[in-house]
Amino acid sequence: MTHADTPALVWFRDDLRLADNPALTAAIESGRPLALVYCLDEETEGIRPLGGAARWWLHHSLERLSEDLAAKGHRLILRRGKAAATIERLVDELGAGAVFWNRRYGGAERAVDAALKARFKEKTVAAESRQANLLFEPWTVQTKEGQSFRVYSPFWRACLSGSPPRQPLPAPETWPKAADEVASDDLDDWKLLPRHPDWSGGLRAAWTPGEAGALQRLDDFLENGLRLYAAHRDEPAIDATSRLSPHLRFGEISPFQLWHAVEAASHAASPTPPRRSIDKFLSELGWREFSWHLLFHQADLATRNFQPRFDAFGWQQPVAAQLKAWQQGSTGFPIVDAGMRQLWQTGWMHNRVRMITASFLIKNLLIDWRIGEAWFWDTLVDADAANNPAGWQWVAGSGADAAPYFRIFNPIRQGETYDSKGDYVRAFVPELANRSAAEIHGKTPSAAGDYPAPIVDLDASRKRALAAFAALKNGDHADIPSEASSPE
Ligand SMILES: Cc1cc2nc3c(=O)[nH]c(=O)nc-3n(C[C@H](O)[C@H](O)[C@H](O)COP(=O)(O)OP(=O)(O)OC[C@H]3O[C@@H](n4cnc5c(N)ncnc54)[C@H](O)[C@@H]3O)c2cc1C
Repeated sequence: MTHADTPALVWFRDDLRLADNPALTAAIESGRPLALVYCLDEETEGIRPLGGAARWWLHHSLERLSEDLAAKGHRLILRRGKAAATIERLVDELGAGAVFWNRRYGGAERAVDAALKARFKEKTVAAESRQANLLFEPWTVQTKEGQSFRVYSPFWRACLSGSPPRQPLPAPETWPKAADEVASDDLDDWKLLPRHPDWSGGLRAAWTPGEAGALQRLDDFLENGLRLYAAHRDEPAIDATSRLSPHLRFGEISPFQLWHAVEAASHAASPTPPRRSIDKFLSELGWREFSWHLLFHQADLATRNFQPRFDAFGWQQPVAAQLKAWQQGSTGFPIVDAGMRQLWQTGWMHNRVRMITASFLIKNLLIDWRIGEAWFWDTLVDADAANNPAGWQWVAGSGADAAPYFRIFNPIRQGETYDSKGDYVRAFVPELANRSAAEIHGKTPSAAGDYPAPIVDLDASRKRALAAFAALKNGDHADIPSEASSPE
């Protein structure tokens, strides 16, 4: 066997797809026998272990990817352990001469990849990486002064000022022979699915993980959602957003595919979606790019305030009953409760409601944003290492280009404005299913039947938050009352 006949190993990570997978395409084009691996790394320091909902998603996504590869005559090797050692060992076992992967952008992940590249260089194993999961790699977007961006609008303008994102690659049509078989873990042994109890019924009903599910959802969105996007994307009762976030999170579809599919829709059959819907959607993909830009430049975004002055903020020790009421959706504020129950049942929450529920925790309960971020991390199927902390820090005001501290969402007014008919609340809060919109979003939320009374007084908690944030601004943390009084 010559060196060129040794296997090529493709290491799948957050790119569980065959189409627009440059690492896979490059490995196939190398003409070598092919081996394919996914490594579950819950041990490398700094790589954040997945939360429960994301583990559920990963199990099903790997199942689908294995089936798709089997249909091409290939097997997905599953290995578990510290990625650097595990992948190196596998390369040795296979006698692989080349390794291909798509780039990752988290700090610990990049350190693993860089160390492996160096190691393979010593061993004269070719290691090649490709751009696949971000449209604009963080180091390619800089201010005029050569710095990273801290504000979204100029960041996105800078992205758009260059060449448009490349066209997506098709799924490979011709496949080389498979490398000799090596051992693989059994997916079930990873125990990614919840068992005792199995809480995943709502997730199963709501989602189809995998590349085919992602493409189906994109088609649905192009047909039904995109034309409504600009006008209705803030209304949680209307299906106007793509719900592609978990598919993007696991790389079952790429941002390049989305970009070009949405652009192509502007030339498509009638009714053509309005241009402002297309631009708005692309700009939301831009927020994803921005979050990853931030994470690339601050790897500990999930634990450290982007603005250091927030380190001195006087968060309250959470009152256990209040935190639990928030998590379970029993705060007595219908839009907050609907959102938290949507999250628990389906593993997903509408963006507008993510902002409302996060603001409620941070500002009305004065609970540290990191506690809310961790809850979302565990319960979201799209829990994303960049978008989640960036979203939480945005709401807290501690983030880059964040909401000003004095912006405190009023959950009653938010409900009236964005769920004016009450349909969203009725869908997730059965206790209010027979109430009119006026009763649901009335000034005094209804504490009737089984539905709980409000856990805080909105005015008092708002004043307390304003005092706390103003104290931070003035560098004075002395006079923050310890508890917002709640009406009895
Ligand atoms: C507190 C908080 C936490 C969040 N946590 C996450 C998270 O863990 N994972 C996650 O993917 N998004 C997160 N977001 C962003 C946003 O809420 C979701 O991306 C969006 O709701 C997903 O629904 P969609 O796919 O229908 O979005 P669409 O409106 O259809 O947007 C398309 C894609 O653009 C990206 N996107 C849209 N809005 C944003 C945004 N505000 N910031 C960054 N990217 C965006 C997503 O990848 C999304 O799938 C969070 C936002 C907040 C306020």
